Amino acid sequence: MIALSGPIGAGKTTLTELLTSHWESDAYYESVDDNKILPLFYKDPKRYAFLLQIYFLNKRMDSIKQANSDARSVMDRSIYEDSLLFHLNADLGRATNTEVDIYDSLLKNMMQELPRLSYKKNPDLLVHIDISFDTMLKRIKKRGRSFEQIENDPSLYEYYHELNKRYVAWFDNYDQSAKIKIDGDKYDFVENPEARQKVIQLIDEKIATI
Ligand SMILES: Nc1ncnc2c1ncn2[C@@H]1O[C@H](COP(=O)(O)OP(=O)(O)OP(=O)(O)O)[C@@H](O)[C@H]1O
Repeated sequence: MIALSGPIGAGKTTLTELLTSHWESDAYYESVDDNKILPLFYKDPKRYAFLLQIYFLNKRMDSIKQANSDARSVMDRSIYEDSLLFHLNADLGRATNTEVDIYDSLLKNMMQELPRLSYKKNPDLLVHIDISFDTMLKRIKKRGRSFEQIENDPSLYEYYHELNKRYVAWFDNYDQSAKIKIDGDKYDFVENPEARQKVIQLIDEKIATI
C-alpha cells in the first residue's frame, strides 16, 4: 500500500493515476467534488473545521481498509496530512484545544497497529511530492476550484503559505513507513512525459529497497 502526500495542487491525483496504470493496481481517491463539507469549511472555517476533519478521518479509514489487501494500491492522500492541516487550522483559532485533543487521540487510536488484526493500516511507502509555494499558487489558480481561489478570499494566501512551509517539517518528521520525496518543481510529471518516466523509475527503485 502506497500513500501519496503533498500540498494542494502538488499532483497527487495525477501521480496516483500514473502509478496505478503502471502497476495495474487499484487507486483510492478522495473526491473533492463530492465533498459537501469542504466548500462550507472554506466559507466558515471556524464552524466547520472539526466536522471536516471527522469527515476526512472516516473517509481515509475506509480507503485504508480497502487498499491494504494490495501491496501496490495507491491512496491519493495520507491520513497523517489531515492532522497537519487540522493543527494549522487549530493554530489559526478554528478549533478548540478539546477538539484537537479528541482528534489526536482518535487518530492515534484508529491507526494503532494491533498484532491480531489481519490488516496493517500504515502504508508500506509514503511518496511525498514537494512543490514550491509559487508552483502551489499557480496550480491552484490553473485548476480554478472557486472556493480555493485567493481572489475570492485574500486570507487564503497566508493559509497556503503557512501550509506549504509546514509540509517541510511534516515530511522530515514522518516516521510511520519508508518514505521518498519527489521534487515536483523539477519533475513536472503533470505536463511532461519524460518527467513521468523518471518519477516512476525513482519510486520503483525505492520500492526495491524496502
Ligand atoms: N484535512 C484537511 N483539512 C482541511 N482541508 C483539507 C484537508 N484535506 C484536504 N483539504 C482540502 O481539500 C482540497 C483538496 O486537497 P488535496 O490536496 O487532497 O487535493 P488536490 O489539491 O486535488 O491534490 P492534487 O492536486 O495534489 O491532486 C484542498 O482545498 C485542501 O485544502
